[in-house]
Amino acid sequence: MQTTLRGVGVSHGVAIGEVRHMGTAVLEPPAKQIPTEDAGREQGRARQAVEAVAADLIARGNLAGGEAQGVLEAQAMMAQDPELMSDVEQRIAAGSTAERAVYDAFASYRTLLAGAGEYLAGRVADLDDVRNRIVARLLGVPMPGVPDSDEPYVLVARDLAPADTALLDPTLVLGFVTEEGGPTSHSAILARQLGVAAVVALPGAGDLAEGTTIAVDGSTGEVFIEPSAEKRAELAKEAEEQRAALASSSGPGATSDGHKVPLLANVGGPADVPAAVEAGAEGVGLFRTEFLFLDDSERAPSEEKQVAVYRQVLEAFPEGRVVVRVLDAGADKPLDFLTPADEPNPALGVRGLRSLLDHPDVLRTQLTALSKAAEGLPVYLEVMAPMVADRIDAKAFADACREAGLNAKFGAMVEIPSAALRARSILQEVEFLSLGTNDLAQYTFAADRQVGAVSRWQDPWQPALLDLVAMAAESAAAEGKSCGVCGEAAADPLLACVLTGLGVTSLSMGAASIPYVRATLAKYSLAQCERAAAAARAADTAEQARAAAQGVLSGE
Ligand SMILES: C=C(OP(=O)(O)O)C(=O)O
Ligand SMILES: [Mg+2]
Repeated sequence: MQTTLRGVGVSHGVAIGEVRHMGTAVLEPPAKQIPTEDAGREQGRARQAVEAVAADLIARGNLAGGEAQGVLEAQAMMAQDPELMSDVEQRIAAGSTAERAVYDAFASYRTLLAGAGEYLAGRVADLDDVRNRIVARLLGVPMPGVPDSDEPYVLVARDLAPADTALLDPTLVLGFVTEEGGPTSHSAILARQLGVAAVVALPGAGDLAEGTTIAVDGSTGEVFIEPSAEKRAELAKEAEEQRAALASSSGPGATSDGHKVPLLANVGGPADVPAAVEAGAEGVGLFRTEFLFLDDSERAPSEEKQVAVYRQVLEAFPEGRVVVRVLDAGADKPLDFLTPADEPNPALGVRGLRSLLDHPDVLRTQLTALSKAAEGLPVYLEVMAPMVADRIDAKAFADACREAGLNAKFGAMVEIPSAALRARSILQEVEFLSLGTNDLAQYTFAADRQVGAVSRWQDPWQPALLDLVAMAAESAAAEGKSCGVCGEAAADPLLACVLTGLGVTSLSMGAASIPYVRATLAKYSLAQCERAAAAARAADTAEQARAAAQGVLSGE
């Protein structure tokens, strides 16, 4: 019998192999009291374990190199965090054993991190891994980690920690499946880096029996348990076709009849640039500058620091287009110095452009830094504001750009339904639109992006979302201006064709998705994309829209 589970596909490709579970058992040391005179010795043991684990993480980082090294070094810093250490020592002074004190101190820090917005919540798996390592060391038991196997396997875990994934042997690990995590989790990032198929947020992943054969489709998010011979052959054929198409796809994005759709990369900073260049990105369609601000929640980075970081990204795309989004703080990315602490519903509160208009100095510094960073470079700089609701917002942003003397195009993100409905009015103030389909879905369906229970409305195939995309794209065309997509919708190769058919003029996505989108787009003409778009919009549900577009494009 074949059963299919569905999660979120985050790294393309197909993996067929036996399940091996990650050894991630949470080690919970017993809570017992120690005599006061033992406290000093226990504190010494805790410090020694922390130092040893940090040294081990750094050594693993040196071995792994690349992006993984940075992640492991960040974990070593977490282990040595002075506040965390002082919490551990206080708990020991109050009678805890070293291992229990570490366990409890990390638990309280974990709660803080989990509630601190999407980006920081994504680091919880890293923190848990550091805790497991220190506790295992103190208890004298083996470190949690990658299973021992000489045969290739599909790695299954609750979530993967970078310390383990960094040392995975890609010739042995065919793919990843995790029960938790999302597209921004380390499991997803590292799977893409290793080039193996991955599905995250798969309910029931933990129950897959060791040794069961599964087939993982990293594009659709499907996991087939004990797939039949036919299914395996079908998936293997699809994977082979995909590999061939990818290998032969290069150059600028275009439909089969030459309608150009620039394929751009979403980046969070200079570290993401090499992958974007390697994937053949024609520029950057979304530079999420808030990552630069997340390092310090108390104050904005200095103008000099901003200039240096922006320049590194701008330099990487000579003659290319780089679209920088000004700081998008609030809701899932709160910053103490900008975000009101007492909002009952932060997603509907002072976030994005609203925060910046309340703190014009922060906006001014950012725009000045961008202006300086671009000086003398042949790059086409475009700057856009998140969370623009109406023409008043668009004008306020354009005025701020002009006042800062910015020599760039000014644009507005379409993330709020009002901006799509009144796109023509907004376009009287700015020169381009960029659809943030992640937030546009959140606000169209009144479904918080961070709440798993309402995640079905985050599906970008929802016909209502497609209607809003069409509305924005048609308005831009009527005004002779461009309208790109930089939300996750652009990374789905089939949906990318539909978006093109709706009139979108560029697509921006995580670098790893670019070859897939390029290869798929090149298979269909603009007229086919338009027919697929019309069929998708005529559907009533996301599933029907996907099937209808697929039907049109496969010539059914
Ligand atoms: C691109 C978007 O912005 P972010 O995901 O950073 O909110 C979006 O909302 O689609
Ligand atoms: Mg957004």
